[in-house]
Amino acid sequence: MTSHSEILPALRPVLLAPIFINRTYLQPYSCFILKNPQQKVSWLLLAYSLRAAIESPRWLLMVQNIPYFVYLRADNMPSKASARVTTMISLAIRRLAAPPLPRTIASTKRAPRETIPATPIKVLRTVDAVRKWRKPHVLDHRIVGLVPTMGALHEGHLSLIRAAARESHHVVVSIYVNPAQFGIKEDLASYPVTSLAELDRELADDGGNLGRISAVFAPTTSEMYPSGFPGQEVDSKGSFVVMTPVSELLEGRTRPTFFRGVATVCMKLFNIVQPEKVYFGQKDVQQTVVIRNMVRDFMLPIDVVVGPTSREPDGLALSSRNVYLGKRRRKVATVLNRALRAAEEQYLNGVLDRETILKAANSVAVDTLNEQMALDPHERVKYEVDYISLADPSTMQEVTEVDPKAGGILSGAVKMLPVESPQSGEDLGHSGGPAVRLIDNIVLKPSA
Ligand SMILES: Nc1ncnc2c1ncn2[C@@H]1O[C@H](COP(=O)(O)OP(=O)(O)OP(=O)(O)O)[C@@H](O)[C@H]1O
Ligand SMILES: CC(C)(CO)[C@@H](O)C(=O)[O-]
Ligand code: BAL
Repeated sequence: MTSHSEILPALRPVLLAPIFINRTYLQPYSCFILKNPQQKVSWLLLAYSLRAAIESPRWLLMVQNIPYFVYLRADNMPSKASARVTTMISLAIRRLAAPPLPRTIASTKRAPRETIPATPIKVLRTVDAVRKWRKPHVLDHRIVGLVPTMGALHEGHLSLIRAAARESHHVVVSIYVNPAQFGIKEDLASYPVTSLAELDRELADDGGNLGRISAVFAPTTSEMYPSGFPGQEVDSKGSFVVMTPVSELLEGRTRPTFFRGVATVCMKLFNIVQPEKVYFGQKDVQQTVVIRNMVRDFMLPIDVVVGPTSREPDGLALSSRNVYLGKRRRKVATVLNRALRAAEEQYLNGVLDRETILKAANSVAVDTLNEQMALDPHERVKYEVDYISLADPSTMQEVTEVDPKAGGILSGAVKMLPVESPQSGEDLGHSGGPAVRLIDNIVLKPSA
């Protein structure tokens, strides 16, 4: 055992050593663990202490109360602790791969910061706070991944955050319910917001990740619209990013200001956070096309990553809107996915012609509605099909035949109407079960 004053100067170079020896960065037998034998601190706590210490620009100050460091082989550890400890150390080592922060930044006094309860995730509420947080990571060549959300987190969002954590040193999750993308009569007020603490713990324990959620950006509307919120009407005046013709198609027909709102707020988020990578879900396929076009046409130095659609076991695409369905409508809500899958089956069987492919989807939608209409009003569910589309994957324009080299996108939207004759005590879903508009899509992969 050695006193901390002797070992501290040596700790950083020694921890850096495995990075140069092995590009996987993880050499379990090279792990250093802090140990305080007098206080019998747990292995996990010790690993957390080490990680917190070396992640901090002021790590020397943070470890000053720990009296001893002991060098241990990881295979000497109790097996249960070993995996988690090794993971944490490996993350710490990866972070050391970048050059140390310049002295001026390292010695900057920090103001007390808001965090997500029980996590180290910072909550940043202003553009200025994000810029201050971002600056050292630019100098430090750290990859920042942004996951824009509206906060009602479900497994779909979590899968995007996981993907971001694999590829980015710092994940920023933005939580902003953007009023500009909701029409005046849409369901903005009832958007729920949930916590990230559990996911943070999971990411911390997974050695496959490059980073974790470093910050949540949760701005106010006055912060996002410094000249004042321009309004939600089609002819509202203000600074907008307009992506035509893609934003006029499909979803844009029913929601004429939707993609203008999405593109505008995403441009703002990209400019504020300056991510290297941004993560969007396949569930909102037209949104991904709008974002890809925007990045390309405005020369934004950003990689757009699209994560697959997360689904319930019966195929229903996860959506924050599903909580409004209630039990009766939830069962029938799979109709859209079933219809799209029937159409996909045609394509997988070699059919390329639009009429035949879409006929399969429309039959499922019509047959299901007929079955429902045969039931009593207190049992049945009614819905309206807004559209079922077969489109080109890069433009979302309808196609008369799938080009097997390009593939296609089957997409649709259905409006689940409020239930008739609700029974006493019936689960109608949140907010009394308003009409719920659901969307879904399937990618027809190129086959030639
Ligand atoms: N089921 C899903 N699978 C993968 N990604 C998803 C899924 N649902 C949403 N996302 C993605 O999460 C990001 C944030 O979406 P958002 O916060 O609007 O959630 P949402 O569930 O799509 O809400 P809603 O369905 O009410 O529009 C978007 O990129 C969206 O495409
Ligand atoms: C991308 C987004 C967060 C922009 O407000 C929103 O459209 C969404 O949640 O998909
Ligand atoms: N997931 C897209 C957000 C919206 O429907 O407004």
